Amino acid sequence: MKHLEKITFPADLRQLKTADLPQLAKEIRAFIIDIVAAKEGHLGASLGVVELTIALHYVYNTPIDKLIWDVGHQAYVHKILTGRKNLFETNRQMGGISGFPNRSESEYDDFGTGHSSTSISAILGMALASKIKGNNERQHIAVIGDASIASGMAFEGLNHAGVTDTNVLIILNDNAIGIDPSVGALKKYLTNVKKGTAKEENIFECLNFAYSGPIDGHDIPVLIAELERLKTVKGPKLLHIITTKGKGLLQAETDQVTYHAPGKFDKLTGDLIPKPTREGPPKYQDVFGYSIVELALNNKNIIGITPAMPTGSSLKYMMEQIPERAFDVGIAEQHAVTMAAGMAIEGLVPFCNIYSTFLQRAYDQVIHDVALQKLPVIFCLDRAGLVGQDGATHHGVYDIAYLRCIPNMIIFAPMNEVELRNIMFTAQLGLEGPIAIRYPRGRGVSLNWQQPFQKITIGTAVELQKGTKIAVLSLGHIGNSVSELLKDFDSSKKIGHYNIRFVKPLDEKMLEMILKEYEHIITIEDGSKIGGMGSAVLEFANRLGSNKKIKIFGIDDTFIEHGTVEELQAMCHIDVLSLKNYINELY
Ligand SMILES: Cc1ncc(C[n+]2csc(CCOP(=O)(O)OP(=O)(O)O)c2C)c(N)n1
Ligand SMILES: CC(=O)[C@@H](O)[C@H](O)COP(=O)(O)O
Ligand SMILES: [Mg+2]
Repeated sequence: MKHLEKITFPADLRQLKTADLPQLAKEIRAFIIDIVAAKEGHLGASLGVVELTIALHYVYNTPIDKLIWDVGHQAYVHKILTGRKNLFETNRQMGGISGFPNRSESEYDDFGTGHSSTSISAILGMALASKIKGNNERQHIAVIGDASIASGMAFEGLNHAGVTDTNVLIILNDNAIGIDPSVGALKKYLTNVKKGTAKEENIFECLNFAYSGPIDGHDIPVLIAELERLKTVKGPKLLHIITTKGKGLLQAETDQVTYHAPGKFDKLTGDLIPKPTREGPPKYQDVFGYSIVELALNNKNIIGITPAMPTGSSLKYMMEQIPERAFDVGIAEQHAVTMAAGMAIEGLVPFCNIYSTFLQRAYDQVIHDVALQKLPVIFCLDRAGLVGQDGATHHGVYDIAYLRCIPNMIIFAPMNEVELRNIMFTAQLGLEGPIAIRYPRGRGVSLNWQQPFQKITIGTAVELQKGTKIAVLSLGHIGNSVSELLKDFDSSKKIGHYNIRFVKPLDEKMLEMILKEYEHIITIEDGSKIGGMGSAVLEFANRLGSNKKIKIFGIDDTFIEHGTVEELQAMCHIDVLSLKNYINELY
């Protein structure tokens, strides 16, 4: 690490000779591989931009010049070169640095990212601000991937930037893959550009950008020369670079999907380190993936839709088996929702699988295109609740609050795999409006999950244990921890446990009984307290004129950073211990 050890900030990097930079690139790759192999995180994207990041900080006067990393999962090199080399081993851990650029972490992180396709709008905002303030010297750069630039929001930014005379440089980092292979007509176009077979007019030139490339994004001298040239070109510019995701680690280059975020691996061989084998329950994702195939084989109207997450959501099983009815639409959550609306109008049964956090981007489409028109779109909200190391940008903790206020919307959270399957079965039988089914990242609880489908009556909760004094009302998977905890309490049957499962419509009959019969009511959920299930229960109790004390366990009015799910649950006091302590006070 003869060069890297001398670098703390970009000013140190700028002391190196250009000829030393390829060696520095090697050292940075080894450094990232060494740490990510043990600590986990996003790998392939950062390995692909080592040379680009070095060149950018070498040529530009960061942090005076502004630099935004779209999505931000590829910013590890940037972090290492901007004062966080010694903190890098804390990446994504509780109390450690974030896996994404974060303005509160460094003056070099010009914009917080995590959700894709925001970089062009953000950098344009900064470039326009420079103009308005009369600063004509500052440079403004956004780096965006080939999958992220295909999103609607990126196009909105390009469309505007093209008619400004701002000093913006968009670097299109084209590695021909997102998490899964990139899709769509733009991907085909970019492939043609690289092969030299594209139609004569260049799409970016047509949008009024000075286009250059494609150039080799791993050739540092070429990159530096082009960036130096572009510094002198006025107006909006787009530089198209070609890189290899996972560059420098054979397995990561070969199996780019797995090595996007591979978990632990052997830093020398690159081989994945298998998780300790434990015959365990399946992941909710796989239950979704297998069940939609099972249902779709019987119901020819079923469609599967994912915006760019076929592997993460397990919709890939349907894409493999029934490709004509399963669509990866790219990073296009808004389009996914409205396309599902169109299909529902035609009598199809669309299952639109979107991570809870990413559905935030399609909020208006959920209201205006789906709910207002009472269309039976089935939203499967994956990664609901606290997701762990991805942190504040990715926790799926707002969905209940933002969906509950929408008329016509049914909201369901399965407590286990069987409930997930049964609600999917129920939903495809036909509903009069949309339903959102929210479930967490990771494993469920049932080994015997592949049971025959059974219809669930909409708006019914389940009494899991009858009690006399304290009622615990849980929503979704967290209810399993409650069940476990209640085994610790004596058999006097003071505590009742209810699986609420439908946040909307609530099981009012059951709630009325609970409010009447119990002295204390506790609600627990892995979502925001404001507007969540507990709130719904409080509102109902108020309508009923009940004066029972209702204690809400949920996530406070603050953003939750990164850590393991267990650490974060404890921090948010929605863990077993916090609940136990509270029950002990009442007992
Ligand atoms: C709005 C949104 N949808 C989905 C994702 C999940 N996601 C993270 S990275 C990624 C692929 C990005 O691909 P690309 O822009 O080509 O960058 P690369 O990983 O190839 O560097 C996706 C779909 C996200 N972060 N934000
Ligand atoms: C950067 C990004 O948004 C994705 O890579 C995300 O981290 C995937 O999350 P899962 O690992 O839960 O699929
Ligand atoms: Mg890409």
